[in-house]
Amino acid sequence: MATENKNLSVYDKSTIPNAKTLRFGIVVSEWNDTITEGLYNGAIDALMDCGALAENIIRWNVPGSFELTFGCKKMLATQKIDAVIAIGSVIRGETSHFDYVCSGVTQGIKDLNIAYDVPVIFCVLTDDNLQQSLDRSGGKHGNKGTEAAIAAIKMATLG
Ligand SMILES: Nc1c(NC[C@H](O)[C@H](O)[C@H](O)CO)[nH]c(=O)[nH]c1=O
Ligand SMILES: CC(=O)[C@@H](O)COP(=O)(O)O
Repeated sequence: MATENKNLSVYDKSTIPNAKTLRFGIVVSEWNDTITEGLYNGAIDALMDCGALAENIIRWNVPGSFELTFGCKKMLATQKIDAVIAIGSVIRGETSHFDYVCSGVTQGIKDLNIAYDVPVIFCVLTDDNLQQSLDRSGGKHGNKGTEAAIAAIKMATLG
């Protein structure tokens, strides 16, 4: 089902474990910060709606989505956390750089999920234009940050 047929912000709280004992890391790309701040707000709101405590959420910023892998790796290596959310917004430009950034961050985050025993949630928008990004960071399709927060709680309590 494509995003256009679902709202990314919809979740059934009764099906989500309480997050009050969980610690979260959030690594946020500064590129397209209007979008990434919207994603971050969606994630924070959902985490706290599900019981997470502000003092148990650590935020680090990185320059761009390509640096999300290193930022999450360093957070995993130095912080006691139950899940990490990687937040980025990649918007297609004139060249093929979009493809390399998207594939690099995708593979990097996938590799972290293999190398570490703490889930890293992929909250990276990879859009053809700004409107698609706006629609998915608190617009008509909801907020992928909300979706990522719910995924983080579910994965942190898996098993
Ligand atoms: N064009 C976008 C970028 N590009 C920057 C890279 O992510 C990286 O920071 C740079 O290549 C230095 O290593 N990043 C985004 O997050 N979004 C874009 O649209
Ligand atoms: C995703 C990118 O790196 C892209 O926004 C850069 O734009 P351009 O391909 O026009 O250099």
